[in-house]
Amino acid sequence: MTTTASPAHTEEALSAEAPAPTTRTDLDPSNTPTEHAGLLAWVAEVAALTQPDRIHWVDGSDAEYKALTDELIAGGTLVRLNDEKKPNSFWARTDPSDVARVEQRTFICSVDEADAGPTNNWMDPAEMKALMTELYRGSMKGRTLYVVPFCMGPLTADKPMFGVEITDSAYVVASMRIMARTGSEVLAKMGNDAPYVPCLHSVGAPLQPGQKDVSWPCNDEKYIVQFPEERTIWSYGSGYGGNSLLGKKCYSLRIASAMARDEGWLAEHMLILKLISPEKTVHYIAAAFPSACGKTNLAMLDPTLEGWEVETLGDDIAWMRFGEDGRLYAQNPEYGLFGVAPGTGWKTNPNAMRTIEKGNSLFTNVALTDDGDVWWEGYSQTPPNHLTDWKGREWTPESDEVSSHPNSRFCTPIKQCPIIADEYEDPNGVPISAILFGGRRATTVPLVTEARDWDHGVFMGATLSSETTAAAVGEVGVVRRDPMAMLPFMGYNAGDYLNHWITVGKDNDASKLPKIFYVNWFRKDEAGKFVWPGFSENGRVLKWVIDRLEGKAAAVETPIGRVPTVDSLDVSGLDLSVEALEVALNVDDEEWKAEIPLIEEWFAKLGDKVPAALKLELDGLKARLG
Ligand SMILES: Nc1nc2c(ncn2[C@@H]2O[C@H](COP(=O)(O)OP(=O)(O)OP(=O)(O)O)[C@@H](O)[C@H]2O)c(=O)[nH]1
Ligand SMILES: O=C([O-])CC(=O)C(=O)O
Ligand SMILES: [Mn+2]
Repeated sequence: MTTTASPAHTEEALSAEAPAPTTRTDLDPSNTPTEHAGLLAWVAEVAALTQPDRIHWVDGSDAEYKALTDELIAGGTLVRLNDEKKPNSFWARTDPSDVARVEQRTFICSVDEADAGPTNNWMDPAEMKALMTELYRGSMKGRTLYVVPFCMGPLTADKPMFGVEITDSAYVVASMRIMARTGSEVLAKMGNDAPYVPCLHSVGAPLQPGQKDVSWPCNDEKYIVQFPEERTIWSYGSGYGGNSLLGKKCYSLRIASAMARDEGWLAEHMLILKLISPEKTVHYIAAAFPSACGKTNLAMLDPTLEGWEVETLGDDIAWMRFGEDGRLYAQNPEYGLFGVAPGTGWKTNPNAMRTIEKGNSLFTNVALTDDGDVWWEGYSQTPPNHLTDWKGREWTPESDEVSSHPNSRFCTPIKQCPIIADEYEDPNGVPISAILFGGRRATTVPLVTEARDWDHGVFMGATLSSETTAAAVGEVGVVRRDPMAMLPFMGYNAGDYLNHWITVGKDNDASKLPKIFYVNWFRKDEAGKFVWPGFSENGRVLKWVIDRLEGKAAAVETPIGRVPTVDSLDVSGLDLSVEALEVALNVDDEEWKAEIPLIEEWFAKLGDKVPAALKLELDGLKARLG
């Protein structure tokens, strides 16, 4: 429903000359689809500040989606793809400066600086609000203010997790429709007083009367800000997904992790999968890998091992709570996939290809083929002879640059995944048998290591290291500590976060806790080639994990934990030399000794908040390494 901004219905306003349509908004309750007074007041307040031309309450209908995407096509933001290739799908190109998350511009504005901790940017919340209020003042001039009611997790939950995003970007509205449950149904369920997380977003590109818009409005000055105590999000200047789809990282990880700390649960950067053995035993596995390190791929695994099956529950975020039976239950709060495009192909991730083939997708910063389809590096073995690249330039296989940005993404409804598990909509989630932590390390870290117990597993997660990727602006390939793959997503002090993990272990029945493993698909040989084939073959590692849970596979004790014996990992039918397997599984004491000062440096950064249990783990590791 779109209402043209008009003066409030006061005597004075009615008798006066109609003011410029940008100064007031029509918030007459009879013209809005809700009577939620708190929400109406917030929308009115934001509209008064940002001065949009129009307010549009998003209903989530197909007609609305059509109108939005038509408008985006007219404005040059989207290009409609060939319906025979990708039905109801669109190609988007961002401004080349707005392609990834901006960690340097991301803030946790807790009341107390200590609560943001040593790993987050912080500013006093009042100061930040004052600063951003001036940025937002008039920032939606010439644009539409969209109100997007959304729910993270099923609407059928006991306490649905509502949010409302106000944005001036139609691209964000279209993407939110895929990534979260949005629209009228959500608004109706919110009733007159449901609590929700207010999420304010502006691309920060007001239009003067008559000014022509650019195809990707954004602002060089960017702020991605979480106010954890208020459970509020303010984002400014970027249209890129991770910075602008505020239900995702900002709400479901940063704000939710603060909620989870307060309420005794976990909000994690994890995929969730269902693994079915040839004997039809079922295990659910959650896995945390940093951005662009393989979650989407593992979540949709097509195992090569005979008889094993995987079904998908989530590819990026898991909310985990303890059930009455003492087990840890995980649920995916999202509704769509926002997956890394490059490297996704029929060989590596056929289930992702089947998912996007069904259409209803937005592709951002990939290349466009001459027949109206998309392409990116790894999509197929041989590139087409001619493409339009992610910067809109002619591209041929002879071009010096890649056709698609390394962090280009597909945004697709998760329910289109052909292997989506039936439990996906279950508000209670699924009981997790094993948690995997993993990173991207060319050296040192073996293919898979089993933790001895919960605390040891938390130590593995707490000291997880990974090479940086294109998912965030900055240098790529630099090894950094990324605790539980949550470094950019912890909504509070990293030391407190690790304590929360230790406490969760203490407060619950140890025999029912998930077992923890540490994996690395990315070890390289001396020639710089990955030693482990990865992708579908990672099912072999999952089998070993399940066999360990069931007491069926052998392992060697090493200083860092239990690693498969060369015979216990099922490599039947795999073209992999024994030498390569040995490299993949190798635990080199010298390499690990070199890791110790890095871990100590990391713990020193966390200061006196490092849990005693983790210091004990470090002492133990040092002693075992000699
Ligand atoms: N060598 C190798 N590469 C992999 C493997 N799994 C995934 N990749 C590559 O890693 C990149 C990122 O993978 P994703 O699965 O999209 O990463 P993600 O963890 O879901 O990332 P975010 O959405 O950023 O959180 C892609 O280019 C994949 O092709 C693997 O087992 N081996
Ligand atoms: O947030 C994003 O832009 C995509 C994502 O999953 C990540 O970076 O981990
Ligand atoms: Mn992610």
